[in-house]
Amino acid sequence: MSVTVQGVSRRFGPAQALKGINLSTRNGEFVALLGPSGSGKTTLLRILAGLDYPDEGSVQIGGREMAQVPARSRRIGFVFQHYALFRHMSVFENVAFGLRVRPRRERQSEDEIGRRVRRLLERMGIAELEKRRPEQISGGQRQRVALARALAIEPRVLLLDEPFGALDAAVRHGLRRWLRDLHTELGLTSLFVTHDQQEAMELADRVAVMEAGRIAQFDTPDAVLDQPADAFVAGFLGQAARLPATLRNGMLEFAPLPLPPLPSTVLTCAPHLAGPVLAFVRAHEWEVVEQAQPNAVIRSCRPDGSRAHAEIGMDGAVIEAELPFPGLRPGTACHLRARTARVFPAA
Ligand SMILES: Nc1ncnc2c1ncn2[C@@H]1O[C@H](COP(=O)(O)OP(=O)(O)OP(=O)(O)O)[C@@H](O)[C@H]1O
Repeated sequence: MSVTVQGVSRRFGPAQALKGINLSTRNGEFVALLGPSGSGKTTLLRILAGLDYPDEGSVQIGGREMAQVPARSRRIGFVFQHYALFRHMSVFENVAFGLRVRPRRERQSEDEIGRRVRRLLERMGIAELEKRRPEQISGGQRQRVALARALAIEPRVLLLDEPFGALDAAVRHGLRRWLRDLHTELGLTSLFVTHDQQEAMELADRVAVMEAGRIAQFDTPDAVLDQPADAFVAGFLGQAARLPATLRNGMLEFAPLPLPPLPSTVLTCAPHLAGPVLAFVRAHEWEVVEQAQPNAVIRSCRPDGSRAHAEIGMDGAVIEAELPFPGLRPGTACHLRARTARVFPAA
């Protein structure tokens, strides 16, 4: 099912949580909502689920206006990090819950409910946990139960709010892939909130980058990284250094930092731009050149396969660089330069 959000705004007292959001997903798409704390991700998800309402604007699911449709009739499954399982119920009862609270005309017999719950638990790889209570299973297993509960109603759209936020990295990684496969297999349209850039880039077909109640950019993972729409996206994603600079006579000058200037032909920027600007250089866009006048000092260098993550000090600033060789010693003077930069108007 497609999800379309048009001009949605939501205010909580003085806080404008959403400012005229427009977002249109395709059927079967996996969309990540990525943004800093307080940017409105959860509010948008709650409005889609029917747990909250917009002050202005509309939400359509599968082309149908949702304003008058209550949460339980929207056929939306949701898994929220804090939407805990019912502690007094077994795994089986937790998953069956959504089916038992359905509107009467859609409700199934106990036999049918039993069959469906067991099928789901098997699909989730947790059939043997059926009789346990939430406190008797691991965090990863609990999230699988939460997902099974969300999927029991055969949702058209799945909403996930930091579903793996509380889990350790290894479990999180495994569940991520599993969720992606499940999404494809069930032909769902899914929207998930995450703080984790890598998670968004790995899972999503498209990423909506949110800032202060607006969507700064909605595009594929490659596009938001390589062609950021504005200075916020450029600085938020992909470990970019944010440097004040000046565009003058076809060159980008980094003063006060002693970095060599770059010709504008190697830059990504709007053609009319000139004067004071903000330049963003991603970690892998730096290079260290031997046999040149030193302008920086290696502060630390951590090998990672054939590459190295280095912290490089320059006039009190620290630049994170991903370099192709691991053999740099802390304290070594070096000549650092950017190969390219993304340039935006200074705020
Ligand atoms: N029920 C509420 N009452 C008052 N303010 C709220 C309420 N819900 C959200 N807000 C405010 O709206 C803004 C957006 O909150 P929201 O939870 O949607 O952000 P978020 O991007 O999901 O943040 P996080 O990543 O920290 O969960 C914040 O300023 C928040 O304080």
